[in-house]
Amino acid sequence: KYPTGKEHQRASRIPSQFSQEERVAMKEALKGAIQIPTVSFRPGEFNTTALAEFGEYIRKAFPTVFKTSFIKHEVVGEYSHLFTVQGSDSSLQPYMLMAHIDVVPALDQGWEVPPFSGLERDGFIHGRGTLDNKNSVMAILQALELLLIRKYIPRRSFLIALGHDEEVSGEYGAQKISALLQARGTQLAFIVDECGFILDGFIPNLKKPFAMISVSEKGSLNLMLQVNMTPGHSSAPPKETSIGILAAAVSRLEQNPLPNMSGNGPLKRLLQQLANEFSFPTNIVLNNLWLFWPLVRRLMDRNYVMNALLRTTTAVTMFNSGVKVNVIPSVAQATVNFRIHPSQTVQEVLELVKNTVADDRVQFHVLNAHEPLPDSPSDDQALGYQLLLQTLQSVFPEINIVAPASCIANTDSRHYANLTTGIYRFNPIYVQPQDFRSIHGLNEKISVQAYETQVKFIFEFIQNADTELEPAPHQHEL
Ligand SMILES: CCCCCCCCCCCCCCCCCC(=O)N[C@@H](Cc1ccccc1)C(=O)O
Ligand SMILES: [Zn+2]
Ligand SMILES: [Zn+2]
Repeated sequence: KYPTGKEHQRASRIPSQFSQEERVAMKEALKGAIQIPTVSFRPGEFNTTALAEFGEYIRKAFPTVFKTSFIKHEVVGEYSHLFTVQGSDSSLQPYMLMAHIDVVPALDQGWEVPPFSGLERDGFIHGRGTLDNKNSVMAILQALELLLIRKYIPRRSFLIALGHDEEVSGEYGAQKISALLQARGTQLAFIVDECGFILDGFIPNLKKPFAMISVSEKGSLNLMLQVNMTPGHSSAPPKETSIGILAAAVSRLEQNPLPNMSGNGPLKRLLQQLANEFSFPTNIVLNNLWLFWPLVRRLMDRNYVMNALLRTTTAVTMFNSGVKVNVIPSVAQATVNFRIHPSQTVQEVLELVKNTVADDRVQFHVLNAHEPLPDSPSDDQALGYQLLLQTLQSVFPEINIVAPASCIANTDSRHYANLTTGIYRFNPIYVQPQDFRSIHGLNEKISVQAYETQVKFIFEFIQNADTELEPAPHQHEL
């Protein structure tokens, strides 16, 4: 029989302490996961052998999860996994933890150790997926396994959704899981996914790390620009070619970024909050943003990560034209990927872009687009946000600044927007700028200690979700 009531839950709180044997087993399990090259290439095109192997792997690594009677496991879209952990109190709305199994490709060149070796060196586990996002896949299942071994019975039901094609838009994984849950009429209290970290060293001269929880996510517009001209012999070229016209259009887009939308947004509030953490003269500048805001905005524009938080970004990602050295090409095409700031819409961006290009010879074709995700609540009543604050406070007592922000990329969680209004994107890991560059880049790695702490965080979080919320007094909510 299930225990019920908060008194019981408090009494049965399980400390997040793991034996030496468990700690070795958990890092070895992560290494094994990294060694399976679950690469996504294009929508619908992924390493299916590796994805199938991964499915077998988690069954072996987490036997208790798979044999527990109150946990239902389903494979969705052939390689994605959905776990439903039935809690003892059906009056509590369930929540969902998310992560993705797939990774972006990685060639050996440029890596200190082969990207799919999962080698441990100097206290770090190296490889593709160690930060994005097999760490979360494994940490969620690992925390649950350890809780189950300790006979923990959750009070609030929760789901675990592990997509297999997040890196190529989630069409066959997250979208299918979402459709399944919608068909079942599931409504969720909140979701926790990737795209937020404890940021260390991202703001020049600021020594203090802070947690960034993404409460929204940028929209996206993939726009193909095309110029058609009459083809001909290169020995007598026209004054302008399709390539030249298109190159000029693309250059105008790069030279004229979309407007800075910071206004009185969260980044400005964060800087005001942090003002006294800086030494002179930055402290004076940040304490007087009414005067210095234009200067600060210009400085932030120059930082590529901050720039991405402040505006809709413009990235020319593909450019194709020409077939032969002596043929004037008839067609030139360029694809531009815009990441839309939460206070703009697809339509607004499209109009601004057309005005900037201002050339009737350039045609615009929307390849695909979606609007930014709305802000999830981050007030006192927002259960998911408050649980993250509470868990941060106990696992990272040194962190006393938590900033709600928007995710500059996209995550699988956007496919679940009609199941909940509370989508929080946060991984409890310290990240420095060089770690950030390793995500989709070279030498991605996680320290063994950071991974253990991530497991501990989830272990605590699941238990916090079963207890009455307590306020987190020493944290500044921005
Ligand atoms: C005040 C200082 C601020 C410093 C800000 C630092 C920001 C750090 C945020 C960390 C972001 C980490 C990103 C992880 C999630 C990336 C997910 C991703 O790459 N998704 C793909 C999904 C996709 C979508 C559509 C087609 C294909 C793939 C993406 O491209 O967005
Ligand atoms: Zn990811
Ligand atoms: Zn990624």
